[in-house]
Amino acid sequence: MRTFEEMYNYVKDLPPKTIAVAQAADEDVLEAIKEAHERGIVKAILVGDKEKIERIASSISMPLKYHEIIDTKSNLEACREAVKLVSEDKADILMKGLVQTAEILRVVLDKEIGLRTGRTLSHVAVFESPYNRLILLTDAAMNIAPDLKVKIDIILNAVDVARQIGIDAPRVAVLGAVETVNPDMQATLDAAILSKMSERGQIKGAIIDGPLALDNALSVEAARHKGIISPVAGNADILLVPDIEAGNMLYKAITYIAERRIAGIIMGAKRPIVLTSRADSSEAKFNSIMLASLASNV
Ligand SMILES: CCCC(=O)SCCNC(=O)CCNC(=O)[C@H](O)C(C)(C)COP(=O)(O)OP(=O)(O)OC[C@H]1O[C@@H](n2cnc3c(N)ncnc32)[C@H](O)[C@@H]1OP(=O)(O)O
Repeated sequence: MRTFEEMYNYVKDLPPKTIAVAQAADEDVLEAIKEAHERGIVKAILVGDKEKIERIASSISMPLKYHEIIDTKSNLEACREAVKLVSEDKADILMKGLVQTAEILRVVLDKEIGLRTGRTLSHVAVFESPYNRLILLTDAAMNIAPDLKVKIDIILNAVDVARQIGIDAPRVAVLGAVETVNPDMQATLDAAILSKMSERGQIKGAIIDGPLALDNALSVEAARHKGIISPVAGNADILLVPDIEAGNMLYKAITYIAERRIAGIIMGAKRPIVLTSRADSSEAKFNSIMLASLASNV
């Protein structure tokens, strides 16, 4: 797939999913749900402040008769009710509404009602690139400072998503500030180990190489200019960032500077979780719902 339009052409033929939205009282969230419902992708259980949900829905001419509303009095209660709907198999997808990321993720990780599976949970973003293909970015939102073991899990979650968008053997660029190993830069040491593990078949399903700087990960020209011989350089499908700061800034640069379309979900939980920034557009939220619908196949 090269674009979100192409993703829609695939997702529209999947059976519609039920999505539980934690604090749905937000215009962009409801716009995204409205569009996803009109296009046959989901029906929703809207958890949150009922009065506000009804007021916003009316202001955007969104019929609520197709969806269920569960009234809650606080964001925490909304997160708990929405997560419970997914853990009790009453919903196929969880969506973060107008709540903080850490707040919903803490409930997702709750041992009693949460969505743990024993796997590492991580964020996978997908964006339209100027290279005529969808590219994945991970982890911009959940794991703060992943160590080597967690980075392997983060790669594997992204590989699952890559397969769903038609990339069977994704090329993973382990990003750093430079493309040579510098013992003072932990990101480059981890990148070298991940590359060797990939080369020796210890991590399967992807071709991993690094350290690569962002320019030579994505641009064949930049890689050639720097004389980098690599199976990934210039053609990366997945960008693995060293930590949440790098990932989050890259995610926001993609949307606010490059103005590219983007989607984001959490993988590794019992079900996919739509997780965008509260400030992301309704289009980004809609694209994320599509991506979560696709990722439900994993
Ligand atoms: C990209 C657009 C969207 C955004 O901009 S999002 C904004 C930036 N993101 C954030 O602010 C969230 C960053 N992450 C966090 O705040 C925290 O890591 C998070 C997710 C809230 C968890 O923190 P805490 O509640 O302090 O958890 P903790 O580290 O003490 O661990 C508690 C238990 O949970 C487990 N856990 C934590 N992260 C996990 C993971 N990724 N996968 C699987 N399990 C995980 C952890 O092992 C621990 O388990 P146990 O209780 O020891 O059994």
